[in-house]
This record gives sequence, structure tokens and C-alpha cells, in this order.
Amino acid sequence: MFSRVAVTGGIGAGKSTITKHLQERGAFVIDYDEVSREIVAPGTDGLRRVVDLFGSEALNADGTMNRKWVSHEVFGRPDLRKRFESIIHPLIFADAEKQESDWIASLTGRCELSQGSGRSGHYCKPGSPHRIVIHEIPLLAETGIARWFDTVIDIEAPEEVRIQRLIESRNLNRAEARARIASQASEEQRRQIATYVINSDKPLQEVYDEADRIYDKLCHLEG
Ligand SMILES: CC(C)(COP(=O)(O)OP(=O)(O)OC[C@H]1O[C@@H](n2cnc3c(N)ncnc32)[C@H](O)[C@@H]1O)[C@@H](O)C(=O)NCCC(=O)NCCS
Ligand SMILES: Nc1ncnc2c1ncn2[C@@H]1O[C@H](COP(=O)(O)OP(=O)(O)OP(=O)(O)O)[C@@H](O)[C@H]1O
Repeated sequence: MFSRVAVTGGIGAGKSTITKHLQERGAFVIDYDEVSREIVAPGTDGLRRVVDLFGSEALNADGTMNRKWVSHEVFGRPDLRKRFESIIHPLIFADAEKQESDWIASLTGRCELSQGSGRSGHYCKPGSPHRIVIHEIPLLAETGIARWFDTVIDIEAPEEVRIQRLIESRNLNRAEARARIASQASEEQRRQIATYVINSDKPLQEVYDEADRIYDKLCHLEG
């Protein structure tokens, strides 16, 4: 069988760090931030629609989307952010669904598929090797799609810790970090949709050990 797992958490909480670790343990990972870049690459319908919304100021000289400029426009202006997201999110979900279907197709022969209750409608038969697909979705609580997943792992860290991480590693200043956090669901809202919560405000090895315990449990599920 396989399990559909969502990893979520506020910006800078440590989602990518944990997901990358679980990828090394064999999970198939779909990174929604990465997909969000691909669907606005030069020449895509996504980028054309973004330019329709914002005008050509949304473009860098080389024709790529000017992410810094778009960030300044959308964070702090919820109406504009919603319009932007209404273009981007359906494209992200469609791409992620395709990545998952392709992955399922690649399991054929290695894992017997049967109809199941998941969104994709396929589960590997009991007794087949267990596979985990992780969807890394920053805005899981915001987009209301948690029910698509068998398990939701929520990564959390105190806001000040996340702000410091963003300043150090993301080239964001304090005001930009705060504006992004203010655009996201609250910790309480994320906890409400979570099967498991991992606090990432501790040494990385301890975080990995906690993630491993959850991963091991998921791998032994029977379907
Ligand atoms: C606004 C954009 C251009 C900023 O680009 P930038 O390179 O600075 O950030 P990046 O894409 O690496 O995202 C970093 C983090 O910002 C946060 N974030 C991104 N988009 C949003 C949003 N619409 N609302 C709240 N937080 C967001 C997430 O925590 C994400 O992990 C970009 O994030 C984007 O296109 N956002 C819309 C797509 C989206 O919603 N992505 C989240 C996937 S569900
Ligand atoms: N337990 C930890 N201890 C120290 N630093 C950490 C820890 N977890 C994550 N970090 C660091 O914090 C930064 C943000 O982590 P990461 O990129 O995993 O977060 P994220 O939730 O994926 O962020 P985003 O929402 O921006 O994609 C990175 O520089 C990472 O190395």
C-alpha cells in the first residue's frame, strides 16, 4: 500500500529540512514551493496570467517572474494576494496531482494496485511494500485540502525563532518575515488539521529522530 502524507507548517518552521531527511529514507516528495516556481517559468500560461494581473512590472529583464516585487505587492494586500493565489493554486494542485499519478504509475510491477478511498483512487494491495508520498504544502490549512491526505505532519517553532531563521537564511528582513507570517494560518489552525506535530526548536538530530519515529509508524500501516 502507500500513504499520502502532507507536511505543513508556517514559514521557516523547518518543513524542507525534515522532508529532505525523509526523502533520504525513501519517501517520494512533491515540494509545492518548487512546483510554484515551475508553473510560472517563462513561456507558461501561469506567467502570462500573472502578467495579466500585475502588468509587466512583475517581470525581470530576463523574462522570469520578479519574486521580490510580487512579494511586496501581495503580502500586506490580502485582496491582491487572493487574486494571485486563485491563479497559482489550481496550477500547483494540478501539477502535484500529475507528479503523484506518474509516481503511482512507476510503482506498477513493483507494487500491486487496487482501488481505494484516497483522492487518487489507488492503493497498493496489502502485503505490497509500503510506500510514502509526501506533499510538502506550506498553505495546507489555508487551502482547505487536508482531507486529501491520510496523515498530516505539522512542523512548528516559535515565531521569533522562525523570524531569525528567515533573516539568516532567506534574505528577508524582519518586516518582510512578519508580513508573510501574518498572511498565513495561525499555529492553532494548523494544529487543528494535524495528525502529528513536531516542534523543530531543538537540535536537528532530535528533530530527525522524532520524524523517524513517525515515518516508521507510517511504513508499518496495513492497507
Ligand atoms: C509570493 C512569491 C512570489 C514569493 O516568492 P519567494 O521566492 O520569495 O518565496 P518562496 O516561493 O520560496 O516561498 C517561501 C515561503 O513563503 C510562504 N508563502 C508563499 N506564498 C505564500 C502565500 N501566498 N501566502 C502566505 N505565505 C506564502 C510559504 O511559507 C513558502 O514556503 C511566491 O511564494 C509565490 O508564488 N507564492 C504563491 C504560491 C503559493 O501559495 N505557494 C505556497 C505553496 S501552497
Ligand atoms: N532544528 C533546527 N535547528 C536549527 N536550524 C534549523 C532547524 N530546522 C530548520 N532550521 C533552519 O531554518 C531554516 C528554515 O528551515 P526550512 O527551509 O526547512 O523551513 P521551511 O519550513 O521549509 O521554510 P519555508 O516555509 O520558507 O519553505 C533553514 O536555514 C534550516 O537550516
